[in-house]
Amino acid sequence: MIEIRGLTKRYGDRTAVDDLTVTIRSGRVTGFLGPNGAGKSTTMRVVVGLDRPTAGTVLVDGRRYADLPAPLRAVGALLEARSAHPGRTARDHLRLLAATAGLPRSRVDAVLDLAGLTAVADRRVGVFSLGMGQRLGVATALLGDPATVVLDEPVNGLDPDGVLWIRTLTRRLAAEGRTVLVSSHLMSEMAVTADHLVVLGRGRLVADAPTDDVLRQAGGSSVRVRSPRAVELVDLLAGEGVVLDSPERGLVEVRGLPAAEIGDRAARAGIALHELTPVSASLEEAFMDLTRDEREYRTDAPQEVLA
Ligand SMILES: Nc1ncnc2c1ncn2[C@@H]1O[C@H](COP(=O)(O)OP(=O)(O)OP(=O)(O)O)[C@@H](O)[C@H]1O
Repeated sequence: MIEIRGLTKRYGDRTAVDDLTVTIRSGRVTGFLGPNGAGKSTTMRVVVGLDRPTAGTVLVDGRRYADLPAPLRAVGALLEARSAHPGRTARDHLRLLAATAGLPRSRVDAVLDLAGLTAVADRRVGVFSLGMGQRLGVATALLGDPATVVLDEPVNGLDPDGVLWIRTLTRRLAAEGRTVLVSSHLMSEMAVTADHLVVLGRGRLVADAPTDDVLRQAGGSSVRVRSPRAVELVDLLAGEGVVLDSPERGLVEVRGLPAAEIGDRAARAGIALHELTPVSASLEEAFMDLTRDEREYRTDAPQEVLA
């Protein structure tokens, strides 16, 4: 379990993490989401003792990282900045780390195998592809057979096979009762991998809930309606709690009314419908909705509501 209490991290006058309190529980995969610059990497660095909090505390299984008797056995991490010496082979890199941490050599073969790197274990890391480097990073994180695993963007640079490998691996680690915290920019991937989501926006907690709840709540579901009389339809459906959007001519997206109600009202008004489709929010949409006001960099133009 990772307990983050009132964590604030400032770099000069920039607040990367702002009074964050959240608990990452064991036995499930927690997806760590947030727009660029939200503070995910900073939080993860503090968890593994690479950065010191400006204020607040982070405990891993009840202890601060600095007080853990065998840190590599307690917490394994893949962080963006970590890299192996390019002139060393993957096996040598892992052996050196194992020796330094007092871990048995058998762990090296175990994690090479786990990461699918056995065949390339004696190649120099400098010639590794981005994906192989990521796999080596994950192997390194798991070297100490840690109870807590922190992976910052592990699918970055991985091909579909690698993405599936990370999904299966993180789910298995959680099923073994470990604490698994995984950050990603791929919302669709998190929707199928994570049981629980922690979402940050500008260093602050935006959501801490089961993935299913986040999907259900944020953005909610909408109904896609096509009609040759879309303009009249908008007038007909407008009202309190109803949000209408028309991304293209003849198409209306309706939030706040069920499909049956829309169909009934249209029928009563004699307006023909060519499509009436309930759409559940994707995690991508849920995420955009949650972090709409919290993004550091925005590229979205304001959407026009059909007049
Ligand atoms: N060493 C540092 N010195 C100064 N500012 C930093 C440092 N590390 C992070 N920051 C700033 O802190 C904020 C949070 O950064 P962080 O990398 O934690 O976000 P993130 O959510 O991991 O983003 P991304 O998804 O882009 O990796 C950003 O505004 C970043 O510029």
